[in-house]
Amino acid sequence: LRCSFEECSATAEWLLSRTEIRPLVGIVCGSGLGGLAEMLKDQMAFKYSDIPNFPQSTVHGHAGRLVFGKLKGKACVCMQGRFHLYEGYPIHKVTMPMRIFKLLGVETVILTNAAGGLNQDYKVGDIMIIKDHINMPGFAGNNPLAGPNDERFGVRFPSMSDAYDRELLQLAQGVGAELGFGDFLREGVYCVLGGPSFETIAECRMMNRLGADAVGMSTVHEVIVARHCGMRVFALSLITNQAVMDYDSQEKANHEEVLETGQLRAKQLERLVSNMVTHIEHNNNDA
Ligand SMILES: O=P(O)(O)O[C@H]1O[C@H](CO)[C@@H](O)[C@H]1O
Ligand SMILES: Nc1nc2[nH]cnc2c(=O)[nH]1
Repeated sequence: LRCSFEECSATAEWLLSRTEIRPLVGIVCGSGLGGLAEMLKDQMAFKYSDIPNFPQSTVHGHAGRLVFGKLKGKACVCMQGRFHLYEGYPIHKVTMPMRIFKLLGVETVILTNAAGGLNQDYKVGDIMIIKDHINMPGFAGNNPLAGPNDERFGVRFPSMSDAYDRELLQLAQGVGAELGFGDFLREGVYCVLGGPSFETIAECRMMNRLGADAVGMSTVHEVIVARHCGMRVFALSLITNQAVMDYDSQEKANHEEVLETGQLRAKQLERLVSNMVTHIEHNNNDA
């Protein structure tokens, strides 16, 4: 029941029997960043509502389509819309698509999200390469791997000190520098909260002191499940707003601003990801 191997396999087989594309790269589009999926050539798209066992997108800015296609010649699958804890899904359902990715043959996962900037040096529009995370819901026992472990996916106690692939991080820095993105490309720690309420001033100050550079409501759960089943992970946050850290500030976080900033930087984010994809090496290079 808990997104079992059999259930995920049935979904993966359903998809594989309907497309000839055999993706090695899986991409997850964050809030307002679904334009990445539009870049795929020779597209074959499935609405989430048509895919067996798949959850539905309920958030504005998340289209709810799984798109297969070629990005600069490389076979990819792209989630145009992801699932969040605050939508009311059980945590293992939020991360189920990572297991589907694995069973489709994906080796590398690239995740994007919209996040609030906690680091005082960050500006709205900065792109932060995620080098590490703080899993706040995890501290309270809310981990997508809780429950019986199926060894066909991975081990009971996966390490997370190597969650974010160092080589991919270097690659992103190189590609970013080549594109002239140096001024707004950062590297930092992403902290996940459950949402959907945005954080208080005291919460932002606390997270900042604990070493977080950006805050959001996604990605970390997907990263944990992707690493558990042995995929390489790379993740990016677009800093869509500055977290409010000051009692004198009149600013208030809101989803409209998040989507607007997404539009502002979408093209550059897409170029960064697509140029990276052309450079990624895979074990299975036939596809
Ligand atoms: O993380 P993504 O899906 O980009 O979305 C982020 O933006 C939404 C809030 O505006 C939240 O869902 C937060 O997690
Ligand atoms: N939790 C949280 N998620 C976000 N997503 C985009 N901006 C924010 C933010 O400020 N806080």
